[in-house]
Amino acid sequence: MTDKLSDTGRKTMLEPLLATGWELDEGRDAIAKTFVFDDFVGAFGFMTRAALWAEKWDHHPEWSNVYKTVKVVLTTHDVDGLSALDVKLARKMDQIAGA
Ligand SMILES: C[C@H](O)[C@H](O)[C@H]1CNC2=NC(N)=NC(=O)C2=N1
Repeated sequence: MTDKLSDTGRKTMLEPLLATGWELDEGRDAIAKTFVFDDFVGAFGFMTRAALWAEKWDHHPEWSNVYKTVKVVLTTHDVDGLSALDVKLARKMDQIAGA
């Protein structure tokens, strides 16, 4: 079972993500980021690669795509807030987008 992030976890794990463009939605206890690629193939390629990790980890993003833009919201529905799984998927998405 995944636990909600503790105060310490928020400091150590969330702060580096906020520095890479993720934003905290405190009302929902979620993090969000907008990724902009060169074109639709870049955006959809990112989604395809991220989807495989999401499925492997059984942790799925809320996201939308318009042309070359992908808007992502991560939160853990099972705990009604942020968990380490959101951090893990956010890091992976940053890695994929930067590759
Ligand atoms: C049964 C299944 O393991 C759960 O419903 C998983 C699936 N994917 C999930 N994704 C997200 N973002 N949060 C969850 O709590 C979650 N739970």
